[in-house]
Amino acid sequence: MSKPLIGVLAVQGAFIEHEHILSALGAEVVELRQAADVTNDLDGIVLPGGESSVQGKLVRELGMFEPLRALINQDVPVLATCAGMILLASEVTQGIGSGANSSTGNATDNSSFDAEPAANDPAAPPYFATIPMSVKRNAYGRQLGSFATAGNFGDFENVQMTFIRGPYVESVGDDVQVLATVNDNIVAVRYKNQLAMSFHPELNSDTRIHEMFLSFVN
Ligand SMILES: NC(=O)CC[C@H](N)C(=O)O
Repeated sequence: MSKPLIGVLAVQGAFIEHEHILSALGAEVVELRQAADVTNDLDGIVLPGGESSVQGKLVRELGMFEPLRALINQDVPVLATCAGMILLASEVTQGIGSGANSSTGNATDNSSFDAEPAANDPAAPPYFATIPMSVKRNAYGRQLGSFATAGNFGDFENVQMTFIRGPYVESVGDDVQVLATVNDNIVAVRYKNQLAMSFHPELNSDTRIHEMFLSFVN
């Protein structure tokens, strides 16, 4: 079988780390930077972490929004991490530390992982809205937003989970499978062809989640 071709959205955020893991696992990787990169040849799509409102805006401006949504709706497998999970949610709410009145915090400089969508911005959430779920951005606040833990992810035990100003899932619709929770909050789901999580599996050496994603790819 030829190598699966995985398109990694590469407009902003932590995309390189996904590319390294997928290449090491035997996939061919193409960076999605413009509309022409989004083709029917893609066997899978990765939506990386970063800043969801910047990504959402760029994806529209670069003409990738409709073709990407079409592929997702055609059941092309998707791996979405953190900001990527926000892009897939049918509803997005703002958590602690979001918004004009929020505290700015100073614990870490994770500015590329956090910004506020402008009111009435046509690029504001929801974005692809291909998973029926409500996701809360910056759900852990700015000061406590970055932490690491370990837990179960579906059948996988002891999965390292690195959170960087991550969201969590407040509620899920029918047929959305919950794969992981941390402190009773949902942090990973599967819905049909889409795997989405609040944390960053690409920042740890454990490749089980990427292997699971590749197992969805024909
Ligand atoms: N690590 C991340 O991807 C952070 C997500 C970011 N805080 C957002 O709301 O888009």
